[in-house]
Amino acid sequence: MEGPPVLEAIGLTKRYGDQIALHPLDLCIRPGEIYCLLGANGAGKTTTVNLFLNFIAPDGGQALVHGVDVTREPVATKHYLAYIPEQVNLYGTLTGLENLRYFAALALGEAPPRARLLELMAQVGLDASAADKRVAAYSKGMRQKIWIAVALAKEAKALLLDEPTSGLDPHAAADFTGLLQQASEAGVAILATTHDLFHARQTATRIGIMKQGRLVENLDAAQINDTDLQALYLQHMRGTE
Ligand SMILES: Nc1ncnc2c1ncn2[C@@H]1O[C@H](COP(=O)(O)OP(=O)(O)OP(=O)(O)O)[C@@H](O)[C@H]1O
Repeated sequence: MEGPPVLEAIGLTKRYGDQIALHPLDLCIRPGEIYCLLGANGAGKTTTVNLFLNFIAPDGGQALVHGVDVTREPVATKHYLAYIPEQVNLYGTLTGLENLRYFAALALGEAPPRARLLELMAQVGLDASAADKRVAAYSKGMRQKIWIAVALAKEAKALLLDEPTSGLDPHAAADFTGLLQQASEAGVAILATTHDLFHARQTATRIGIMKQGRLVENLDAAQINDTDLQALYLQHMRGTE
């Protein structure tokens, strides 16, 4: 992919007491790349995402977003980022449109007009009837779409996702993959953690495998098939349980 890195880790390290959650990590994700991070529970995937979000402070190295260090300029880097957590939090008593208006206003400093909000909803596949429905009645896939719409509204350069397909049925997962691909085509750099090898292979341009806080594979998704990816993954995980 072309362009300077949008997400870059340089010797990025995190420890909790004596335990190293992330050994020095070097990673570079450019515009339009979809990078899926695989690994067993506790491998360091969420730690990596949380360091880019500046939710936790590194013990060494740097996390850069669009060339800016997240610990030195947290407000500037937040402006470039959109984040979709595994538990997609929205206000259940508000409608989809009201949630989008609220979160887009927080990101932009002012609420976009209704017509723009409806346009954003349509872009992520939520029609006018969904827009006026309370979010308490939304599926997880629909709630994720609101956050994608927020990312579109703020013209985020990077999208970070934790376990985006967990709890989605195959149709909703495929639908969501389509949205990630659209964002990637628009030049957004995407970093997603997942346990879903099949989804990673289908969606990613690159796949990283983490093991005990280290990135042990950094693969071109086009160069590996499902069977070989599964075999490689299991080979790395063997003996770590
Ligand atoms: N707040 C914390 N305090 C202490 N240890 C932590 C903390 N957060 C994470 N860890 C440890 O850091 C390591 C990496 O955890 P992390 O959550 O990044 O793994 P993960 O790959 O995202 O796992 P999962 O697939 O279960 O989400 C684990 O050993 C975990 O126990």
